[in-house]
Amino acid sequence: MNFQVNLQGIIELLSNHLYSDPGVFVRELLQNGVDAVTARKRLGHAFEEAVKVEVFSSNTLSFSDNGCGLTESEIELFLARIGSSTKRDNQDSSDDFIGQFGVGLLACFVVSEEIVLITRSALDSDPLEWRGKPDGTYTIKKIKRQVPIGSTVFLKAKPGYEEYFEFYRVSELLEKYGQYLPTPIVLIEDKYERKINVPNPPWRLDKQEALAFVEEATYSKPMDIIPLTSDIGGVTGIAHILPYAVSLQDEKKHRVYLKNMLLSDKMNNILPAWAFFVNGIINTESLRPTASREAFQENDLFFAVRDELGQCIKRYLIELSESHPELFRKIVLVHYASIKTMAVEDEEFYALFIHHLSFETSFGDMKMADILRSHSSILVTASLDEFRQVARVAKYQNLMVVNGGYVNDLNLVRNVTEVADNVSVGILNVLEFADRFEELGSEEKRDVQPFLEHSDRLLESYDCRSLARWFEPADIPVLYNTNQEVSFFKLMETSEKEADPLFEDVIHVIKNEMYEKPYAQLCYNFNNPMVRKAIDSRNPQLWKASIELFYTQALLLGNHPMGQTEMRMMNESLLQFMNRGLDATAEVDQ
Ligand SMILES: Nc1ncnc2c1ncn2[C@@H]1O[C@H](COP(=O)(O)OP(=O)(O)OP(=O)(O)O)[C@@H](O)[C@H]1O
Repeated sequence: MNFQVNLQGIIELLSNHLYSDPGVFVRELLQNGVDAVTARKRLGHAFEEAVKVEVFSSNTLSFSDNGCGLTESEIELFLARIGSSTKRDNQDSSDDFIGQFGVGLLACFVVSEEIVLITRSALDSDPLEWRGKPDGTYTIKKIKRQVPIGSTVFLKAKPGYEEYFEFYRVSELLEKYGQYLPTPIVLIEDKYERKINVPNPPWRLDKQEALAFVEEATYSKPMDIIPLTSDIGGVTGIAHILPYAVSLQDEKKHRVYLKNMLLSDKMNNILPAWAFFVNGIINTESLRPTASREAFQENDLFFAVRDELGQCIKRYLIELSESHPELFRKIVLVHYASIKTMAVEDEEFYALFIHHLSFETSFGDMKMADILRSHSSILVTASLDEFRQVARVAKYQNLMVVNGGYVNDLNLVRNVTEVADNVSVGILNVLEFADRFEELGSEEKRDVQPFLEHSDRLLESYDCRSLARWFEPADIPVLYNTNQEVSFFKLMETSEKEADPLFEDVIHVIKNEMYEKPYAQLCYNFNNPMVRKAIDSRNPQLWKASIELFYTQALLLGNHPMGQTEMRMMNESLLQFMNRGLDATAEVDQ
């Protein structure tokens, strides 16, 4: 038993649903003409190959080639049999042809109700006429008039598809698909003839010509041209570096040709995903297309070609970073955000770019190469807030602190040990930051102890503990450090107070059983004269006002949020000092 086939349904399916655009019939007919010319050359015939396309006034078109033509039995075997092809069945020659599947001709039924083919085989002198319809019926007859060797296909527009039969549209489609084909193509209307071919495809141009070509085609000057070659898959091409930033999510649109005929101008996967900053124009001799001819079959060969093209781009970038560092720097600047995202995901890409990427550090914005040159120990903060708290002071301690608060930066910095020797990277715990400063002598410690205890008592309700150290710069009296853990704990405490009894219990359990209470840290600078004066005053009233003012000033300087109580605290302590100052002046005046 055999499957029963609804021929009309199959033809409709293939012709109307396989292709994305009705205009692809031009590509399929061009390809058949060029393949027929190739087949005739293989017979050893000497002839001047040509494809002629003629537009007639009655919404009719003809495509002629002087290729091998078809005998009656070939028509029966290949033309009238869907899915059968001279190009695939003849395995040893399949590499020379663009077609393969034996369905291409069906694209004509999208725009026409009938295909008429007049042909004379290079092997037979009888000219034949074949008429095929989308319902699967066809006729073949011998014709009397003499025709040259080759084939001509006639199509008449279906209602609604007339535009595809107009001169300008056909010209546009021929150019799009066939301008780089080696076989000369002419478009004719009445006495007017237009040559379609362009002598040099972009992948054969030198760098300057390619730059000018891309600029004209895209209306923007690319940053540079990268030559692409892969022996596997017989690929040559160019990748032009986009002069504007693109998102990794943007659809990639590489223009891909198969044996010089356009396959797709929207192919997204012929280059590796990390090559988002280039658009490729690529020709391949031997990758195999899918039946719709709008993509390639994703087989081992395809992936090998993609890897090889990726290598071309990487090699170019490595060379460029040495030969034209200025241009390389510009490329990194324009594609900065995406380069960082990609570097997190792709090891090779990371190694290629990390040294050239800039980061915000305690010494200002610096390239990773300079960071590594100047420091062998790097600290990275987990958030922007933490970086702001410590950056200035860190610089004075000659500590290289990198802001890991921007997307990807923490990961990028952390992984630098993979590509650089003799460097250590640590995540900075801001609550332990002050521990790095010089300790006080034992006598100084004893002197300062009562003041610190006073400070702890005053700031207990703000979840803050005090300590004193020597550190630079001397003009900073105190350093306040906190992190998300402290804020989270504070939030739990407030929620506990405000929650209903059941929820209060839940928070209580979480708070007390899961966490050891974290404290923010207020570090007094023993280098600062004001701090020393305040400690030495040994006056509890003055201590209170000074501690409250140091604390609120530190919050302000570190861009920390200030609640109502902190604001009140600052006002009261300020007023107290003003009062004291004014009283003292009055005493002097008396
Ligand atoms: N202009 C032509 N000259 C000679 N033979 C032709 C011509 N057009 C079509 N044929 C024959 O008809 C067969 C079917 O053509 P069709 O375009 O449907 O498929 P194909 O070109 O073989 O493969 P594909 O589906 O990949 O395009 C071809 O294999 C070829 O033998």
